[in-house]
Amino acid sequence: MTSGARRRARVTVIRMSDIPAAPVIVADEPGTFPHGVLAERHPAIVRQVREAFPYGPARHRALDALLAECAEGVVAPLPADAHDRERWRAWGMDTYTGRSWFDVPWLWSESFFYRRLLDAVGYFGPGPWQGVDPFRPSKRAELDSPATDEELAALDDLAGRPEDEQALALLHGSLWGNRADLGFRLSAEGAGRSAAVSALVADDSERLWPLLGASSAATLCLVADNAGRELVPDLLLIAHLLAHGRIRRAVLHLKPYPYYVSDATTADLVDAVRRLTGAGGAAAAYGRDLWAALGDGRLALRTHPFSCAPLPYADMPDDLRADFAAATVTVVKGDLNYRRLVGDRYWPPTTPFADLTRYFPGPVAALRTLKSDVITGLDAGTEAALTAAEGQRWRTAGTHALIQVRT
Ligand SMILES: O=P(O)(O)OC[C@H]1O[C@](O)(CO)[C@@H](O)[C@@H]1O
Repeated sequence: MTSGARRRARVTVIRMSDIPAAPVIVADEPGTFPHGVLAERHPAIVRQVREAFPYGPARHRALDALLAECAEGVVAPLPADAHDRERWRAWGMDTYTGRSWFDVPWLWSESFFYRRLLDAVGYFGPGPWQGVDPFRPSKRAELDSPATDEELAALDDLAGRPEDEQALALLHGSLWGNRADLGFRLSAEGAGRSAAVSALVADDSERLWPLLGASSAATLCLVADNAGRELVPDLLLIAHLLAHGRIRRAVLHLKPYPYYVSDATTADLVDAVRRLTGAGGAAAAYGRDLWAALGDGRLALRTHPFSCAPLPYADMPDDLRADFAAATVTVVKGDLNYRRLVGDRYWPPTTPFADLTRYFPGPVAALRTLKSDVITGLDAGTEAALTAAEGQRWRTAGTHALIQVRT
């Protein structure tokens, strides 16, 4: 048994309600996926950001210091004058300060890395780089790519199909759009479009449709993940559901600041809607509908600070809980949100998704391509077949996906 398998198999005796808790994922073991993210991907992200802007010496020095700290040092706290220092203290900063980046929960260290990177580039200011998204060039390049043109042109054919076929195609567009994750592409092999096998390891979509259409008064909450080629299909799905009266209202949760390279912020939403309106054909009609829905409140935006928290959704604050509770269904997009939804732990893969999401204040659906070790809700046969065919690679390669629903 490999050490990773041993770790996955080990179930602690700690109990959270009636579910035995599994080990929290930590990036301390060379050769594991999380270790590779901290050891290789984070330095690559710093290099990419450094090359994308003509930063001055102060910013270069800050980036050098962050690189050195991540490689050899220990977690340093946010500066004393950071606007969100108290928030991060409440999110565990005092507990993890002084410890190796590799020895603290992986979810926490990744999240804090992005917060510290924004500090290094002066995002929170004051100063000339205040508010300049360090990931904007790569997000824009993707949105403006010929691949996006092709996807938008395909909407012209879709427009002639029956409504339920359109809805299914747009749901799958939103699901597989989750592969368009720029951080993941920095180090993933075989995550290109050609490998997009239709490989759903779980598909509860039959339980999702009744929630999206049972009543024309429905509210959909969609917790977005990546900008560009993921956000565009998310928006198309929302526009379709609104236009066909499957929902009356949608609430879209975006990130309050740049995060995990390509996560969608309000600026990215604006870029995506403008990309649609400027595209012509059916895409432009979707874009105009979205613009109108934003204008009259049928599509509302949220940028809650907890969207960038290094914590599971089980710890969400009351105002966010109330927002989700008011929705007919909340659709949670992507790998990171999945980790936060079920807890970033080495769960036995057959642990029921419904048990782990019972705390969630309403029906919830996860749409995710598999890009980290966390997995729940598989039947034993599916897990055995995946492992027999691929070893453990199916967990992290981004070639498999799931739709899981808890009503
Ligand atoms: O954009 P997504 O689907 O949330 O994926 C981001 C994922 O990339 C990673 O950084 C590594 O795969 C994970 O931490 C995270 O779950």
